[in-house]
Amino acid sequence: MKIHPVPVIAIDGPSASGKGTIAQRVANELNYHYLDSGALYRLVALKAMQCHTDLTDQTTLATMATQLDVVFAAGTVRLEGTIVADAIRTEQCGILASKIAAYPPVRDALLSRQHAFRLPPGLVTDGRDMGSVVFPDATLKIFLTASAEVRAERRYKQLKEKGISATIPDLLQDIQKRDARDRNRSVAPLQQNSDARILDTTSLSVIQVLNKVIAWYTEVCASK
Ligand SMILES: Nc1ncnc2c1ncn2[C@@H]1O[C@H](COP(=O)(O)OP(=O)(O)OP(=O)(O)O)[C@@H](O)[C@H]1O
Ligand SMILES: Nc1ccn([C@H]2C[C@H](O)[C@@H](COP(=O)(O)O)O2)c(=O)n1
Repeated sequence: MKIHPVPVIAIDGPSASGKGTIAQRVANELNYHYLDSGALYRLVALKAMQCHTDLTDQTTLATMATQLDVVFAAGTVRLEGTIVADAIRTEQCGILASKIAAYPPVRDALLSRQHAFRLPPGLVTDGRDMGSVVFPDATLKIFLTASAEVRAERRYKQLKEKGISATIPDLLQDIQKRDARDRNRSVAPLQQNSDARILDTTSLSVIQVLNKVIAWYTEVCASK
């Protein structure tokens, strides 16, 4: 098999496990590019909501995904020129993204967009199928997880800091429903693959998780 010259660190895991926070920090540390693949599904969901699209129409949603006018730059994301960084972060958008992510044509439509982020000197990416489907040859694959209860608490604090009201029981229910949908779909389900290292962050701080990922990557690179 031809070895791709650009290394990838793939971090997959359930909702609110800290994937985005850790992937971004690792990318900064290594000066690598960063891809938040969930944002792409959220952008399709947002566009579909804006256009009142029939959410069961897989063909239209896939066309939307192909034609999406998106720019990730300067720490923000623009859809058709408008900053939508906060709009795509709502629970409603996350739930809808999880629903449309179960459609194979939508996933296929987003594949080449994700591959385009693999640029020198390297890529750190997070999602549900980064190591299993999108970058199966990733240098390091991590399955990042935490208990659903701790994830709901982290999400609660995150929303509170943004001035968004929510309750922990409601968030826990949303997380459990989203986990079930993302794990049980027929295409590219969220799963712990045997070639991924499992990192349970339930009782770890962000810094402890970051250090562990960097240590693993250093170890993998040294063994090559
Ligand atoms: N190890 C940790 N300890 C404490 N808080 C954490 C830890 N990791 C992440 N967090 C916090 O948890 C919240 C959720 O993290 P983040 O948004 O990175 O999760 P995610 O897995 O990317 O979520 P989603 O899949 O829904 O996008 C953030 O406020 C983040 O700062
Ligand atoms: N690689 C990916 C990334 C995301 N999704 C889906 C499933 C998630 O529930 C939803 C939102 O993602 P998040 O921003 O919470 O990481 O998008 C997926 O199926 N595959």
